[in-house]
Amino acid sequence: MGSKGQNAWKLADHPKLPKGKTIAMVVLDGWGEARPDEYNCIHVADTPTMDSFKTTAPEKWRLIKAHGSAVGLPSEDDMGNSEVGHNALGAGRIFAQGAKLVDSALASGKIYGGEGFKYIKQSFDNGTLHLIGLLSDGGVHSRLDQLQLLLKGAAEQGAKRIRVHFLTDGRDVLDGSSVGFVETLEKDMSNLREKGVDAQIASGGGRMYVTMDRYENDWNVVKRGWDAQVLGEAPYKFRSAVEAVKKLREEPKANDQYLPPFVIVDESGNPVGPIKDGDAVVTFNFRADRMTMLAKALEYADFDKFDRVRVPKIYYAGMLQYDGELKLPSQYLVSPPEIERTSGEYLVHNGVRTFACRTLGYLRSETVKFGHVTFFWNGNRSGCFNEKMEEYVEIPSDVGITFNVQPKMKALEIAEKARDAILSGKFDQIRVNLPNGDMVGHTGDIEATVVACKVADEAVKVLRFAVDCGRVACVFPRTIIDAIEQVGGIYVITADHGNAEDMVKRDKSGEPQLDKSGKLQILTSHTLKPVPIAIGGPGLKAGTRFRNDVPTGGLANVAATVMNLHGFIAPDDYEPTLIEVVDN
Ligand SMILES: O=C(O)[C@@H](CO)OP(=O)(O)O
Ligand SMILES: [Mn+2]
Ligand SMILES: [Mn+2]
Repeated sequence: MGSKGQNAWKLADHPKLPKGKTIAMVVLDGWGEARPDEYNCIHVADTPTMDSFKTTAPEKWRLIKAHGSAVGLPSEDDMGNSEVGHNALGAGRIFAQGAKLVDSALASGKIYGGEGFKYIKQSFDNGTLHLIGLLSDGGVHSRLDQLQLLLKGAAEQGAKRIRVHFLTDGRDVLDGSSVGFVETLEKDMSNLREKGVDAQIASGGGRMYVTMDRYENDWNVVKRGWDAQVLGEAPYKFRSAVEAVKKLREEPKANDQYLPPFVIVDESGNPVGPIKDGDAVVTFNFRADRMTMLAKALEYADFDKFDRVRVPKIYYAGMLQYDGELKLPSQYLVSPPEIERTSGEYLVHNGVRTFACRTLGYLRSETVKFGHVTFFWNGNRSGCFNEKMEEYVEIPSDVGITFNVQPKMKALEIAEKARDAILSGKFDQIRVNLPNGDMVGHTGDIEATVVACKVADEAVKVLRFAVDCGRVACVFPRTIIDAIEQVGGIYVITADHGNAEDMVKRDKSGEPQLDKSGKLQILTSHTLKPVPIAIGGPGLKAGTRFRNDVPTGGLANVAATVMNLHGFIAPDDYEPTLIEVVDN
């Protein structure tokens, strides 16, 4: 596209909608629509703002799909997630996502003929193949069946010594399910051993405490993993991985997400699988955000985020390339989806013309979600398209806590920064992600999630507060919509996938499911539910409303919608807009 020059980026004018409106694009993370019962935290919480969209302007509120094929996932049983959700929101089209691409590369066997596999194969004669990743069938970051196929395939391709370093999940799947997954993996290892492959589990730990941090929030998480996986050092040592997970889960408050790191040792107490010179490493997650930090530690010669102590010379490949801009990692088994010509890039190109010298796109969230509205939004691309046009600002998240103890997170700080950006007049699009419903929903703490939903709603809402500034009481706009009202702008409020609207596992008829001991099964994961989208604000031209001829609309339809609201028609291959303008 770039080679075709500037004209190729030019968007046609919308026949009815004007340019120059300030647009607040708000993504409520993990905010779906589900039946209103006591396990629906959004329903239980006081959420007057989000409720009012639905009740007061039904023609400007609707539901859109956020899971399965609507976001490029292999099946309708695949829940949505932030990566695929924000990809679709930003790209305006549905791309076959990592999960699907890995499925087909494994099914066709093409994965074994690719450059990445040839690269790691160099270790097979004299070295060990290490596989590091999330062990579950959640399908958000990785899938157990893909790991199983890869193990089998690698052995058939000549790998003689294999070590698996796993992270337990409990976030995309039920807490406690780790034991079953580790038992399955143990069985696979033993099958491989019967075939003459020296295969063992070498280390483990909970995904949120070991390895799978993101957006450089807390490097200690990656270091704990490095120590166990590479150096073979961890506070806990076990002879078997099943025993490790069972034992560590006995600790009060222990859960799969936060298990401490451990290594598996042999009869003399030596770790069975530290990573050494000449070995190969594959990080088998297909999703990028929580593997990028480890990828940097494994690949970068001048890495300085923590002391690696020993840096083995390895053949490293990612399941996918995690960052197209950084080309990280340089070797990978499956090519990632090529998410190009995203709406952000189009808007930057068109903004030069219309709003020269102005800044387009002010994007923010706190660290744990920062990359969602930048990296994922822009098609898994780090950095801006045009530094003069975009400003990406980040509020540091609290580190080292689970968010049920701090359900407010930084929502109000995010909202206030967004407000300031709106009022500054320097930006045309202000994009924010409010993480509360999702991050607190993942803790499985229902009470805290109710608070989280209330706070997210507050961060959006019109709330004026008066300050006595001398003789007159000044009224300052407090939050996002209030600021939009003040500047005559437009708001688009939506979500990337469900989470907080359903906190229990349900049977086919939708009733909460109990486990064998009669206990409610808490759902920490995302859901298959649709999400709301609402548009409004004084800048929205009269007669603008949702069309009713796009009943199957999903997140990918939002980009064309927002382009319209900026006064443009989306490119032909974008999913259709959700809105129409009717003459009154
Ligand atoms: O925390 C994460 O990594 C995922 C769940 O695995 O959530 P989200 O897609 O909302 O980022
Ligand atoms: Mn999300
Ligand atoms: Mn989530």
